[in-house]
Amino acid sequence: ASSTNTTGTGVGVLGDTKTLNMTQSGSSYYLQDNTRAQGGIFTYDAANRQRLAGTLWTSPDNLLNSTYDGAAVDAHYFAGLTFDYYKNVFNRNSYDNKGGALKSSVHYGRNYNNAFWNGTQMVYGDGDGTTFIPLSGGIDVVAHELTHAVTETSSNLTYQNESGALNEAISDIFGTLIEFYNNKNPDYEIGEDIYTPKIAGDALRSMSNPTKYGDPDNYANRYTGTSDNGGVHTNSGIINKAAYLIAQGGTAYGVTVTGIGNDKLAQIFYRANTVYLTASSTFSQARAACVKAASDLFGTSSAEVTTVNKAFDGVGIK
Ligand SMILES: O=C(O)[C@H](CCc1ccccc1)CC1(C(=O)N[C@@H](Cc2c[nH]c3ccccc23)C(=O)O)CCCC1
Ligand SMILES: [Ca+2]
Ligand SMILES: [Ca+2]
Ligand SMILES: [Ca+2]
Ligand SMILES: [Zn+2]
Repeated sequence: ASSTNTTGTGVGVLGDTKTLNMTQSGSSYYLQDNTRAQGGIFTYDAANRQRLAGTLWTSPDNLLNSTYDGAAVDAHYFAGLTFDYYKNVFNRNSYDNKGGALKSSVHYGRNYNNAFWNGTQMVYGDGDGTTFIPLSGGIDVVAHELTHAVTETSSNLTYQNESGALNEAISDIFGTLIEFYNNKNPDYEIGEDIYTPKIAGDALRSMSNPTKYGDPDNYANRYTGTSDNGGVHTNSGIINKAAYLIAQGGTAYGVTVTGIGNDKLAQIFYRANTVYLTASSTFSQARAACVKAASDLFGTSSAEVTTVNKAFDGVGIK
């Protein structure tokens, strides 16, 4: 039987209702969105195993409102929204700018307290219900994972030490920018919607104040050990803080920065990631890349270039 594009309704991890692009074939409905990337957007059920991708999400109807459905609803919806952001803001056609298929698997493993991009697809655990609830419920998490794919097909920053922390920060930055694009309780924290359901007001990381969760906000305080690929999720705080200062302004270590807003932050970091950064870029080279990008976009003696220089001064990166 031929399959036709249709829409469905789903209830997400946090109980919110959203419209889904699906396909229907015979008496089954699938989480396959043919309306965006030429390659399609697909969501799979890993059925609490660690074998990927699992089974394409199949339903006897187009109403996904069970608790088990929630993780798939959000993975599918937020992947589509992230596609829309990159297409509408940067005219980027999927993660690879070639309309490549976007695949996500949910219910990965048992009580799996994490999520990841494995070079081919996005993968989301359910969490154990204490540390995490299903991680695809966080738009900043989904956009973070998809941005790893964008970075891999752009600068391809090596996932260790300073280039790895840059890779991480770019995912946190665009995870946050896409959370603002969705405009539902946007903030500069990471993972707040799916982290510690019993504790309000906390998050995995903070871009506005990385030290709140023990991450550095200055190069002088960077982690130089070997865990977590040389602290990629820790030293990202230094770049995250610079990005926050660029967008919102503030004073850091005696340096006062005038904010230029999220849209210009987005333009600067996207151009840096797609034009100037390379796999081995260091923090210092990232400053130069952002200054060059800002100069290209706004002029060498623009207020935007001054803001970029001041922000990197504020986090101690020369
Ligand atoms: O994409 C990433 O950078 C993270 C991918 C981590 C991973 C890598 C390779 C194999 C498995 C898992 C996943 C996220 C992350 O930042 N993870 C951190 C924090 C974290 C989540 N769950 C944890 C459990 C234990 C320790 C740390 C964590 C990490 O893995 O460090 C990104 C947004 C939220 C989850
Ligand atoms: Ca939020
Ligand atoms: Ca957030
Ligand atoms: Ca919490
Ligand atoms: Zn990451």
